Amino acid sequence: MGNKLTASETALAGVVQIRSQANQDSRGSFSRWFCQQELESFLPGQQIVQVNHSFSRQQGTVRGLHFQLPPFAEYKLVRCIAGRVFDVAVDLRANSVTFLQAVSVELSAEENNMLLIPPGCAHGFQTLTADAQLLYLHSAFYQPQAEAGFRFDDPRLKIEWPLPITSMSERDLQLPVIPQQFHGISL
Ligand SMILES: Cc1cn([C@H]2C[C@H](O)[C@@H](COP(=O)(O)OP(=O)(O)O[C@H]3O[C@@H](C)C(=O)[C@@H](O)[C@H]3O)O2)c(=O)[nH]c1=O
Repeated sequence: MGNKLTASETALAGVVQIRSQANQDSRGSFSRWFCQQELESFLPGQQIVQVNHSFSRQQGTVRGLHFQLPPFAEYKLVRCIAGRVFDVAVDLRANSVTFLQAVSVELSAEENNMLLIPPGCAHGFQTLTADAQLLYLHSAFYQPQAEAGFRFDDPRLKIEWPLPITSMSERDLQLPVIPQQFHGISL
């Protein structure tokens, strides 16, 4: 099979950066994007059941912070297939030692890297270039009734978005801040 994917842990348990080793030759390159066997330890017993794509026109666009609630909480494997993004995962897991901490990773088509975001973590990103595209692999189906989110600028999260915000959805602008009495998502 040959291992083609290398994983590095982040400060949040289960939030893992995955890099893909491309085979280069005179024609260009070939690279593995997903392998159930290689990633089994990070996605235990999971199947990828949906693939989504987003295109963001403007540099500085922010989407997030989004997650699905149990029983539809999901693993998300996020990859930037055009341009560059500042990608963020936020730990919302009850009893996690890193509860309400955020990590960020720059994802780009050039770097060929991905971020794995496990159940109980929220995801968001800001585009660092115009015309950025993201590809998502999901372990659960989209369930509008289980969709949830928090404000990208929640004061407790202290996320330092690198650019001025140029574009956001109405829905994201109306997301709540994390309530003081929020004790986290129990999975
Ligand atoms: C997420 C999603 C949305 N939709 C619909 C709902 C809506 O009418 C339209 C656009 O959806 P949104 O505005 O939620 O798109 P967007 O704000 O880009 O949502 C995405 O944000 C990032 C941060 C994530 O992590 C993704 O999982 C997803 O939540 O597409 C689906 O049909 N399937 C899906 O899986």
